[in-house]
Amino acid sequence: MLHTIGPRPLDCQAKTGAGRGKGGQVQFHKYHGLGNDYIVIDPADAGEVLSADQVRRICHRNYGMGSDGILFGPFAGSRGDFGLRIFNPDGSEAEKSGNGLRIFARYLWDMGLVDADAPFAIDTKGGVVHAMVHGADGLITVDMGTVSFEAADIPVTGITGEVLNQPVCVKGRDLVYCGATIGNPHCVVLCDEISDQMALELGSSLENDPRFPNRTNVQFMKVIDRNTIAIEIWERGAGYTLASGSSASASAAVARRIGVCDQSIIVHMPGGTLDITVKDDYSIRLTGPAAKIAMGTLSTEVWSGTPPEE
Ligand SMILES: N[C@H](CCC[C@H](N)C(=O)O)C(=O)O
Repeated sequence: MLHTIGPRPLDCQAKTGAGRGKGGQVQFHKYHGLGNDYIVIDPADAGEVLSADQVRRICHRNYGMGSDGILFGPFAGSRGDFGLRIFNPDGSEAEKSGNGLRIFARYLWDMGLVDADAPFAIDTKGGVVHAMVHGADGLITVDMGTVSFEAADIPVTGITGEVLNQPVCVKGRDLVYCGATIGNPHCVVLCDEISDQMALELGSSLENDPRFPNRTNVQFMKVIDRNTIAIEIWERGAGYTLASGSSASASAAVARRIGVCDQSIIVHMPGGTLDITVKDDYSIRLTGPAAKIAMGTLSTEVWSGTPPEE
């Protein structure tokens, strides 16, 4: 399906710079990448960086706007064209987000800050990445960086060297996993069959397993053929999500590393598919859509009242 993004929306005019200090209201723009939704908040509008409590309140599905995370940017990047900070709905900060980066690229295009078919850099906690909005079909390509399987990089404790085909027992289930990082940590469980139930039942235990000092994102991966995999996802700091770009990147890199897939891999997720290319050095290029949901003003009441249960 063509994802035509059409003419730049009229509602995306230049920022007014009305920060939270002026009337206490904050503008937001909400998008999703294959059902993995994010709220974009511009620092020029919000003033200071959001606290973990404020992130939790905004992302809460009942007491707030509801979101799988917050994209706080653009900053004047110290290493790239646009600085970006990525927050999970539990208030923790993530090094990278593949769906988040496509959404942020789309937001920058909507705001007239980048042109179609012109690559630009985004500076994240997990390193500088390069993105481009395709004018013809509205898809977005992100060069996500290079995957490492080294225990010290992920990190994973108790192992030296690459984390490949390692045993782990979770709730009495003997599993085999590979570890990977693309700036954020991933635990890719190798499965003959996958289900959302598996992610919901085992995801949190793996996310918080002590062998992952920084916690981890979790994928349950089924290899379909040498160019196709399917994953179910449990995200660090977010729980079950319908899609995850960094999870797709890590899973595809693992499939390539253990020799069961070639370089071009279609990754199926409950929310849709991403095209992943795993290069010889395990650098990753992903391409997929980003769709706009809404824009508006957050009420100041989001910042007060009874905090949502963590
Ligand atoms: N929860 C992830 C960040 C978001 C990843 C996901 N939404 C994506 O699209 O890559 C983490 O703490 O590393």
